[in-house]
Amino acid sequence: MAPQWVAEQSRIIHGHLLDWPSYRAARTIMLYLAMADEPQTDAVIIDALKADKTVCVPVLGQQYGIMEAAVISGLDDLVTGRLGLRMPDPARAKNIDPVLIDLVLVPGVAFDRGGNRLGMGAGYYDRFLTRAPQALLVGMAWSFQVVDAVPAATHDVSMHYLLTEEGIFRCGKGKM
Ligand SMILES: Nc1nc2c(c(=O)[nH]1)N(C=O)[C@@H](CNc1ccc(C(=O)N[C@@H](CCC(=O)O)C(=O)O)cc1)CN2
Ligand SMILES: Nc1ncnc2c1ncn2[C@@H]1O[C@H](COP(=O)(O)OP(=O)(O)OP(=O)(O)O)[C@@H](O)[C@H]1O
Repeated sequence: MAPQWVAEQSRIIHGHLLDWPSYRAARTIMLYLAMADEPQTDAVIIDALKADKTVCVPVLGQQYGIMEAAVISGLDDLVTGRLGLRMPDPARAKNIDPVLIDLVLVPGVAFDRGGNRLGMGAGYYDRFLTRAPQALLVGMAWSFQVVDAVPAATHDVSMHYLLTEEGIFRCGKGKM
């Protein structure tokens, strides 16, 4: 993916988010620390902190497939971890109870219009999101990652909304 395309389209996605009342109302949000080809989130993090939201990001646990959410106060709190993924500096990270999170921006390989998500295959988000039953779940991806159907199993947690450069789309069985 051309870095310039990624940067431009990520700005468009950020704009959709800022226009969205559900996002503006969310006080505690969780988002991912993007890899190069994913919609970027650094500007969202900086803006959300300025807007006095509590911002948390994934911390992969020792145990494969288990993750926690840690509150960060800025991009300076991050260090590079496994797979080149950034993560909060363990010395500064403070985990938060997932039940306190209002809205989660969820990365994925593909999503379908019903909200089913195909991830990277470790089950991190499925396990984590069952602990955040109150949160508004927003799959965040490029529009070409949204397809008619992805395979879903009973453990898969589905999204309420999809957010792409084309806008915000409400999935079938979504929350308001
Ligand atoms: N930016 C971003 N962060 C994210 C995700 C994501 O999709 N995007 N995740 C979405 O779930 C979680 C991380 N998901 C992962 C899923 C699989 C493996 C994994 O299979 N690792 C193997 C192989 C590594 C390799 O290819 O070298 C391993 O650790 O042995 C690691 C992380 C949480 N953070
Ligand atoms: N809540 C859960 N409890 C127990 N096992 C689970 C749970 N969620 C997922 N798993 C297991 O984790 C494995 C990976 O799940 P899946 O393929 O759905 O991951 P994914 O959503 O693609 O991954 P990721 O969230 O890391 O991107 C599967 O073997 C699945 O059975």
